[in-house]
Amino acid sequence: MRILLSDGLEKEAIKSLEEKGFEVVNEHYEAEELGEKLKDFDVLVVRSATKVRKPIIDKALEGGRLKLIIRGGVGVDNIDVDYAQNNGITVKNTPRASSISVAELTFGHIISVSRFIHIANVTMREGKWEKKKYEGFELYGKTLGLIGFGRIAQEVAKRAEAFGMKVIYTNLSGKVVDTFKFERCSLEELLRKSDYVSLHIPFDKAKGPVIGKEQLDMMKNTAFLINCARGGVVDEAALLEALNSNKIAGAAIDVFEEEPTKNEALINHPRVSVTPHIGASTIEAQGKIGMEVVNIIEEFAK
Ligand SMILES: NC(=O)c1ccc[n+]([C@@H]2O[C@H](COP(=O)([O-])OP(=O)(O)OC[C@H]3O[C@@H](n4cnc5c(N)ncnc54)[C@H](O)[C@@H]3O)[C@@H](O)[C@H]2O)c1
Ligand SMILES: O=C(O)CC[C@@H](O)C(=O)O
Repeated sequence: MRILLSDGLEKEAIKSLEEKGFEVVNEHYEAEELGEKLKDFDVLVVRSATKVRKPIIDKALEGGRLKLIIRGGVGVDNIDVDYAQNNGITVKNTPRASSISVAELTFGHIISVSRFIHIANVTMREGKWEKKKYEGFELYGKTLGLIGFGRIAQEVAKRAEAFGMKVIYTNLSGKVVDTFKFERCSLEELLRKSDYVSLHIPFDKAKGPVIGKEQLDMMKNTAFLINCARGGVVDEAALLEALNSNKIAGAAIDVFEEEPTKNEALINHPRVSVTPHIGASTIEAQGKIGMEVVNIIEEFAK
């Protein structure tokens, strides 16, 4: 079997695939070239950078070899999943491997915006000592509202408990664990009550943003919005407007509508903590993703 790693893979996983006799090509191709190249591959492995849209799948189908696409990660919004599957290509992901890493980054951002860590890092390097300006907030006793209560949000909730926060959540499906500990509520109630609102849901292109002007207006003006889920789930223009008009206190963002983002106003905003989509970028998460990818391919090859 020939495997194309379009966005790389952890090196032990590549070694393991090669030792098992698979032919591995570790090369990123731009969209115009990718479909053509895929005519000669049985498996495609991607992270979030490669977009596997219908025209690429159509080209790949002409070769008649591509049978499996693996998303090394959780969100499959960069793949036209239904189209691939309707054309005989299996699509898999590695849903559990990065939950802890994303939860820890979420907490990093929550602490960063509460204590000005992100901006103090910038201003100190500019030679400033703005001690008086950076009077922040304790997390203890504050309410954290989680939008979506799946794998990542539940890890965030455990950490919030240790900080003495009250956790409330809203979730579309009923399948959640430990519900007795935390209060489930409507989105509106969550937005009105929370000091921190953190999103942990997939992006549904058909539904568009879950947080727009109307929802930001419902938030306390002392509240922070954290997005380590997907760019599209928050309307960036509405968020910028809410920040500029002091409708909310601040925001933290790991994921953007367009990546790499060109939204200079948002990323340079002094009350915004930003990272370049690194939720799953830890040694541990990438190691687990790599091993899961190897297992999926081995299983598929049987
Ligand atoms: N920043 C990163 O690098 C990174 C890494 C991994 C995952 N993610 C994102 O995090 C998302 C969540 O991951 P997970 O593993 O926790 O997923 P999950 O499937 O375990 O949980 C998502 C939950 O959200 C619920 N949900 C969906 N839409 C909703 C809505 N509009 N309102 C309320 N609840 C809703 C679902 O019912 C589900 O229970 C992924 O889809 C992905 O987009 C980001
Ligand atoms: O692969 C990445 O770079 C990000 C992964 C993350 O967004 C996911 O959905 O798993």
